[in-house]
Amino acid sequence: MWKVYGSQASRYLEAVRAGEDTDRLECTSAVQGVSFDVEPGETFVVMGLSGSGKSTLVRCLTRLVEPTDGVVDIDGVDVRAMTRRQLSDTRRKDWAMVFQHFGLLPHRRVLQNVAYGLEVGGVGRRERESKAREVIELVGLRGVENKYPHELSGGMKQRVGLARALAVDPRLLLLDEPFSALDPLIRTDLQDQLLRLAKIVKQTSVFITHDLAEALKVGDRIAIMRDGQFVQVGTPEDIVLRPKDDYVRRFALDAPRAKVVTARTAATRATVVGATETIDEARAQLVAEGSTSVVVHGSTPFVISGERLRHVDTGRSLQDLRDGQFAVVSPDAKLWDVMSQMTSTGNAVIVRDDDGVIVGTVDATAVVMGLGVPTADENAA
Ligand SMILES: Nc1ncnc2c1ncn2[C@@H]1O[C@H](COP(=O)(O)OP(=O)(O)OP(=O)(O)O)[C@@H](O)[C@H]1O
Repeated sequence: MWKVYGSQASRYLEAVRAGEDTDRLECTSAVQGVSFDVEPGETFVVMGLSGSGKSTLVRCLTRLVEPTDGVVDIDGVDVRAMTRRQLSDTRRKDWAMVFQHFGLLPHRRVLQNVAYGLEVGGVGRRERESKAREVIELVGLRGVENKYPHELSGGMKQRVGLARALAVDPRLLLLDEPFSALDPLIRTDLQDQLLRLAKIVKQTSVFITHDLAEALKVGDRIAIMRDGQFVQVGTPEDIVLRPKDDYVRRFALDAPRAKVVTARTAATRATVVGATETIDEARAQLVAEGSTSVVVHGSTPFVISGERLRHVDTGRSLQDLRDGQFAVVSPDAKLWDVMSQMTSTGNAVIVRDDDGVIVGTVDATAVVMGLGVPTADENAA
């Protein structure tokens, strides 16, 4: 997609395509050949500094700004081919937008603000108020249904904005810096709320922000935008661990790695044995696989280090070697949560997926590596 502002926009685009000089044309090229897909249920974040073109890009999706060129396909419908009528119907029923400055109707109470989209869509009073109450509950606003916007704090106003958007069960939710005007604590609170909602509602969203920490927290995938182009598109881990160039690397340096890196990435492969196997069998398997520890599988799995296994008396059973508690986490758990489990058990953590497959273990060394903390050798160098 392209969006060029200025009366000579088409000329500008032709010149770009012909490889000609564009200096003499008075245009601003806000979005330059950006292309991306958003999966159903995904939160896709567009992150960039002021002026990078994120607002223009997102407005082009619903034609609040008309793209200069390109294709927008939402749910298999060619948005650029829609008539004005189809566009306004779809904007009302299928797409919702949350802005930084709330945009609430000042003379309507919270309940009526939240029900507004349904009212415009012709939904009867009883039905729309019942739906509005449901969403108000969902965003944690029960009790303020009858208040007016001026009686609410900024954080509450934005919850109302979110509730109003969600009330229409939008197929696509667009959020343009929704939390940027809020205090840090309230902002964190609303990010948590959004994450919780995203899980419950499985909402497909495009979220704009200039804050990488926010992008890493709420995004399933993130596009880093600069000068109207995507520099990199990837998961939070891709951005932090595999930045594509120095621009992304500079942002990623300050990223809270413990809240981004997953147990799946940090895990060390372990040899998995059944609880009925003998110590000799477990040892042989450990050596054959070249791992450093063994996970004894079962309803309460546990870890034995390779070092210990090598030195124990073969006459004992594997069960005798259980030493303490072992937490089990999902591969998607962040190191932050893994560390908290390690602290409470004092042991390595077992990483097991939803199908019961052991992915590996995370011990203190794996955490340090995952956090990218330089080793003593690296420090000395
Ligand atoms: N209506 C307009 N007419 C002309 N130029 C515009 C218009 N809107 C935006 N621009 C320009 O397009 C470029 C991208 O602006 P845009 O607002 O999309 O960026 P942004 O990343 O959303 O920035 P911000 O976070 O400050 O809103 C900027 O150079 C801006 O000055």
